[in-house]
Amino acid sequence: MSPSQRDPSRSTIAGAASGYLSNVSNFKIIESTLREGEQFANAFFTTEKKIEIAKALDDFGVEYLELTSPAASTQSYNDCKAISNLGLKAKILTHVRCHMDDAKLAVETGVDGLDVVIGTSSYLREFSHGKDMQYIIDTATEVIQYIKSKGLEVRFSSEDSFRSDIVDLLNLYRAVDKLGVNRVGIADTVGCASPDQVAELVRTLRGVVSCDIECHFHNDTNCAIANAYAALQNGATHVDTSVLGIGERNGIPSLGGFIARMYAADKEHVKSKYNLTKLREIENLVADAVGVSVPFNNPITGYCAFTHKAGIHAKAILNNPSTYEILKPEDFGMTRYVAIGHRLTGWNAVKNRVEQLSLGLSDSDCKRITAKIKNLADIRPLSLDDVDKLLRKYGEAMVDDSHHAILDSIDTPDQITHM
Ligand SMILES: CC(=O)SCCNC(=O)CCNC(=O)[C@H](O)C(C)(C)COP(=O)(O)OP(=O)(O)OC[C@H]1O[C@@H](n2cnc3c(N)ncnc32)[C@H](O)[C@@H]1OP(=O)(O)O
Ligand SMILES: O=C(O)CCC(=O)C(=O)O
Ligand SMILES: [Zn+2]
Repeated sequence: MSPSQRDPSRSTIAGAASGYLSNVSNFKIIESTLREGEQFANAFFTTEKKIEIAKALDDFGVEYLELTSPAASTQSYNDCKAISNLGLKAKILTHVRCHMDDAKLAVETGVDGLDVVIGTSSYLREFSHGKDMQYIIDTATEVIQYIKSKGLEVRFSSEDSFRSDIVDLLNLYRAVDKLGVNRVGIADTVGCASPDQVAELVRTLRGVVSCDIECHFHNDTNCAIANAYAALQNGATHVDTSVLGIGERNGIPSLGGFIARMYAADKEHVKSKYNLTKLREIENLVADAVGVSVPFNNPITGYCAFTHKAGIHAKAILNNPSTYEILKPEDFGMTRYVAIGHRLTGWNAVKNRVEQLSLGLSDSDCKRITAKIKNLADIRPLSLDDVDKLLRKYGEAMVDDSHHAILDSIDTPDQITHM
């Protein structure tokens, strides 16, 4: 069998099968733009904007939408009601403190489920709510039983899980699992965890509870998506995201970045569940609503996410995009671009442009023009328009054999611009 007939991913680290605990091909998204995202410094969502975002995320296909606690304000309460009444395919959750008053208010709004949370680290037990572990277990029991009695889905989560005592934590999860919660949650509230620590905690937890496991990771040290992936590989089932990663401080896994990660792991699974071409629209909607730009290096939708520049890359990409692309731009409604007006360009990329323009130049002509582009681009990069002008002039000048003279007469990029 020739190398080209072989499956190129076989026998590679990237192509290796995942472990027996892995849910990389079986996970659900809890989209928290309308909860964690509202905690982003710039965020203020009107009811209409929340509805627009909720509908867009529903169209995209996320399994859950998490909303701000109805205890936060009158409008938050009314918005929970309004979004619960939209009849979306996604299940609607609201996020509440481990307190009967909050749980009762939330149940009134018609949501499908409650995400209950309470801090378990010594920092939060001492400086936030001031309660000990026994009090937490007792209140959790009361709140969970109440929510279940109303027939709603319930998740119980420990805030700041990674700085909590592991014995306390597992006792608490064991107790709430016995009460029949749908999910337990672990939260890296301060963004301190690394993927190996996440793997260890989730694996341990997987051995202790029989319910699903949700995870929530903050991005203070830029590990949020890697941590979410490590959690799924080790038995977690649900991941919290927000559009563009907006949230408290610098937020949580971005929906788009997380989707990119999961697509790289199991493209067909991700394509079958989510309407990927909607991603750009949703990101623009949220960016606009909170007054930020989509970052230049955003996965998938960043302006250069599918731009190839260096000559070595450009040649291979033009032969087969898989050489330097793990994500197919067309799956996301995006397009690939090969930049050529710079000093890192190569003759293969220039030849490709010559062919696109049907100029019929030889390889040696392309090499000569490439050398000129490099000289000129040492002064400043050339726009595609300028490169095209140069190529066309050269092609036209071949008629009277003045093409070499034309190249020799150009010493600066400005001369082309003003041609
Ligand atoms: C890590 C996270 O992102 S968790 C989610 C964060 N989300 C929010 O905070 C939602 C928006 N918050 C709010 O609107 C308000 O903070 C409210 C309505 C929840 C509470 O407001 P207030 O009653 O004015 O209290 P305040 O915000 O000053 O302090 C928090 C209170 O909640 C208590 N508390 C904090 N966490 C929890 C918890 N998980 N479970 C139960 N009680 C808690 C604190 O002890 C404190 O109570 P206290 O007033 O008796 O001291
Ligand atoms: O409810 C949760 O699991 C997470 C709450 C939260 O936003 C956090 O801990 O950062
Ligand atoms: Zn958070």
